Amino acid sequence: METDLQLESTVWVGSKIYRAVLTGWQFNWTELDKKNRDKKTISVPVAEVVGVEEGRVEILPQKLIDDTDKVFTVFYVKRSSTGSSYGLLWTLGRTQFSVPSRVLRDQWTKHLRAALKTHSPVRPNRLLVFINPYGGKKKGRKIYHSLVAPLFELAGISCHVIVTERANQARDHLLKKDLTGFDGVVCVGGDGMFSEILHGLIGQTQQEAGLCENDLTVTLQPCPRHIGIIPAGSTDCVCYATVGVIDPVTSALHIIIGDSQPLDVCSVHQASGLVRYSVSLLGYGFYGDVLAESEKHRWMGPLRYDYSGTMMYLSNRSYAGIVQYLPADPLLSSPRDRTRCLSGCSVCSRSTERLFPHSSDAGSLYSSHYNQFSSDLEGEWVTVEGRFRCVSLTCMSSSCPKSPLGLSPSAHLADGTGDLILVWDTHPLGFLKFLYRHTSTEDQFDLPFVEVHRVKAVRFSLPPGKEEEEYEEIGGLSGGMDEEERGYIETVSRSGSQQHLADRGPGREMTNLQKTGNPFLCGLCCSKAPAVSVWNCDGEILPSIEILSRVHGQLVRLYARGIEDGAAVHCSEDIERGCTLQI
Ligand SMILES: CCCCCCCCCCCCC/C=C/[C@@H](O)[C@H](CO)NC(=O)CCCCCCCCCCCCCCC
Ligand SMILES: Nc1ncnc2c1ncn2[C@@H]1O[C@H](COP(=O)(O)OP(=O)(O)OP(=O)(O)O)[C@@H](O)[C@H]1O
Ligand SMILES: [Ca+2]
Repeated sequence: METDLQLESTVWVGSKIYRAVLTGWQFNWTELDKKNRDKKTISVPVAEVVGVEEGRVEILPQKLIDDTDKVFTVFYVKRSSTGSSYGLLWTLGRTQFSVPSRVLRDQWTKHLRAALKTHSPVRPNRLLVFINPYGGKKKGRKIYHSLVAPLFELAGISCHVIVTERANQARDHLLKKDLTGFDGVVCVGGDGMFSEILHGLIGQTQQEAGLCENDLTVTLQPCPRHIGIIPAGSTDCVCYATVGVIDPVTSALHIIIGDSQPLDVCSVHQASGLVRYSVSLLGYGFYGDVLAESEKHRWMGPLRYDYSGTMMYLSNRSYAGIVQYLPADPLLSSPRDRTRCLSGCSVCSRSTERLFPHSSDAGSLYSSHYNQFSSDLEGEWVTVEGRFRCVSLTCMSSSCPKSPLGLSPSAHLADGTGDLILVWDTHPLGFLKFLYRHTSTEDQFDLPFVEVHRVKAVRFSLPPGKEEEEYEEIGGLSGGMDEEERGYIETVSRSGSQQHLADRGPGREMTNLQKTGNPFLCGLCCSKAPAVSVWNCDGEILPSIEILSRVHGQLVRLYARGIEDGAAVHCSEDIERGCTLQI
């Protein structure tokens, strides 16, 4: 039987006989027994077919073609559970079909390719690829050329590949060069490389739209080009939180089939204008200190975060601050509702309608007219003041291998809000409990010194006088100094000497600061700690402390679909069937 997008015939897979059917959006083949009765059906959505080739074809590790003229090979997405992470691993499924004639083989390849074109209009044809050769374990080039490029070639995607030679090259390229003809931009690297692409694409889109990024009140234009992430970094938090696994082949397959996951982005401003954008972590206090400390130990590789985390934990810091936030509508969702943002999330879908009320579909989001000035900053601000272990804002769960459910397990990727986590100063064991709960399913917000709020914007400022201080006295792990020692403890003006005053006393032992020049280590040996921390903005230290951050709902789109919940799937069956998940 043959119509425009439908075809049905007998086929052989190996020595077994099947009835293969293409019904526009689904391709399936059913094993027949000797009496022509149906046995098992394998079903693949056309949207998840990667490519169709004449003959017997192998792709990975390298392409091998045996052009048998009555055979065609179909490549498609196949799923398996990872065991360790929440999401599902995708691999390239491959089935070789034999048919009675070459004419029928040609009909099958023609129809399958036509179905692919009709049902997958969102697939990329041309991509701009940036490889950071120094990211993570420095395997970016190898990962791309051995695992990803052959898949793109199979899918007929043409790529312009740039191996970067310096930091910010990818960002600058996107800001300066004409991107016409490219459907998306792919980064091969870690969160830092993703951040470059994010800044380049957002900046380029606002330039083209004539919008001023420095103006906090402006509604930014969503980026028309998708971002693909091939994970090859030390921390691949954005990939993990949007795909559920860190696996280059899985990510390449999401790119090929043109999956689309909108993502909220925070813009971070200081008085003079935009500082940076953030998606995963805007953190003051502990996470800022960990990052600042880790920069000095880059040679340790990814382990530097564990080392610095331990050092900063032992330093026992807390910081004074004033946090103001604009709560999101509590009727829409809550950071304590114990739900998770999974593939096809209904909270995010409803947000699309709320954020883009005049668009009937995602494609028209970019051509619709916006109110240039947003009403998102209107509402009742709440103010809290005190000492905090950390103040963190995240637009998404920020799940990562260190914390499989993330900083805020019920946060949403694309709901136009962020979660503000306030950890008040507390006993060291309490803070350890808070940190430790990130590694399990125990609720890290169910602690008396922790608050979480779903917000649209956050402002952070220092209490009057604090902006003048660099160091202050702490009780901490090294408390209990006598009066004589206290005499040496003063605060130092930010504009004054960087030297720790306790180091100036006569006949005093060398402190860690003197030995290492590192003010962060002082908390281990004496009662001095910096009065202020720094902001960690997706792995970059911000130049300012007093900031205002605002969430821009669905500002960018990734080639991803959110986390497919392995627990909701009968995996063995799905591995065989390679079918879409019903969550
Ligand atoms: C007791 C075990 C506690 C484990 C606690 C794990 C919490 C992990 C939360 C990770 C959140 C990552 C958010 C994503 C941030 C990225 O945009 C950014 C750029 O890649 N990464 C970092 O800034 C890198 C930030 C890395 C932060 C790592 C913190 C490690 C803490 C270790 C504390 C050990 C205490 C031991 C006491 C004896
Ligand atoms: N050719 C290059 N040389 C040096 N730095 C580069 C180059 N290309 C990109 N970078 C920078 O390297 C930084 C880290 O890259 P990436 O995120 O890919 O790896 P990573 O190992 O996960 O990073 P991090 O160590 O910061 O977690 C990025 O901020 C990026 O700007
Ligand atoms: Ca969000």
